[in-house]
Amino acid sequence: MTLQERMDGEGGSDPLRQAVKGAVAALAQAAIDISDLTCRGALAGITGQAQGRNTDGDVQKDLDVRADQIIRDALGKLPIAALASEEMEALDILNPGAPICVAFDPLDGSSNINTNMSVGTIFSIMPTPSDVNAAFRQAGSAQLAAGFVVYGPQTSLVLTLGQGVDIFTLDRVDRVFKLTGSAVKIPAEATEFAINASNRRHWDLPVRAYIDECLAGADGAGGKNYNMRWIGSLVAEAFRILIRGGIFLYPGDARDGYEEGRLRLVYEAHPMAFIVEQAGGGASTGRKRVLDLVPGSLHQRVPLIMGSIKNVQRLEHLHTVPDGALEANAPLFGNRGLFRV
Ligand SMILES: O=P(O)(O)OC[C@H]1O[C@](O)(COP(=O)(O)O)[C@@H](O)[C@@H]1O
Ligand SMILES: [Mg+2]
Ligand SMILES: [Mg+2]
Repeated sequence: MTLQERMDGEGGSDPLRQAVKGAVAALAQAAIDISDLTCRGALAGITGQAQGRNTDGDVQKDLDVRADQIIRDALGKLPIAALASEEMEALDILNPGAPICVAFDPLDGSSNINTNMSVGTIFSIMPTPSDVNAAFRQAGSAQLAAGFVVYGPQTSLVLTLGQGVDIFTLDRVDRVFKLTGSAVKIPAEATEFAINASNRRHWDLPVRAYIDECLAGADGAGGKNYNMRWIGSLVAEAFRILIRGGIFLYPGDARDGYEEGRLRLVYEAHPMAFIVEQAGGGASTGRKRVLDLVPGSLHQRVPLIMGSIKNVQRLEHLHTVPDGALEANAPLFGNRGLFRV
């Protein structure tokens, strides 16, 4: 079954539903073009070299810029009130009377482009509020649809329209996405974690305590051995979690500018949280459910902890434990620990 056939089978012929399906179809078409570019790499002029910086201060690679243009061209002619992209400073108001607004990260995992590792695209579809300027200042729970694409060995599109999660695989022969997984469910608990461990000394105590528990394995409080993965592409980590569970963390930390982590709420954390919850998992800052958050600004960052529900709940629990008790349980690594100079 193709993506189009799957969406046609969803029913709903009202203008809102039609606009959502039209936007998803256009995003899928754009993803096929971006997939072609990632596969051809240097042959298509993709070097992964920095071109400059976007308005948020992030280094912009050539594929960031081209993917952004491809998606904006694909969505530009549709009944969409406003667009927001990681690569644009402000939202772009197209047709204020249209029923939906689309936010996207055109190319996620840019640091992986020239190393031939998986990168992706993330999108979130919101209803248009009465003031279109507030399109992306709505709670994540207002999302109508969300999805992401992984440009890996296979190009996969993960989609939720609010009734479960489907996975589609790009058939390169027919140039369409075909359904390869429906009603995807994340295992409730799993023993795999993903975090950029080079930042360990900057983490706050609950995150350190959790990762120390994982590292202690069968000898620690959790009583289980864990495996670790870190790809550096949110899309690839999210896909792995959908397939076999586990937990992903990009917490806030003590580095300048990382107080709220690295990931952006509107076009990274909100759509991922919607997908993960629709697959039975959890998405939290450690203290709050991500889908309850209302963005204060378009490029706002947010700590993101997502994956198997029991793993996420364990982290949320550790955020309720007083720091003193966490330190006492971590004699080797805590602030007053043996390794502290
Ligand atoms: O290099 P770090 O700090 O580990 O950050 C990696 C994270 O940054 C991201 O690449 C951010 O996304 P962009 O590439 O879209 O800026 C995530 O995909 C990934 O999880
Ligand atoms: Mg990103
Ligand atoms: Mg990006």
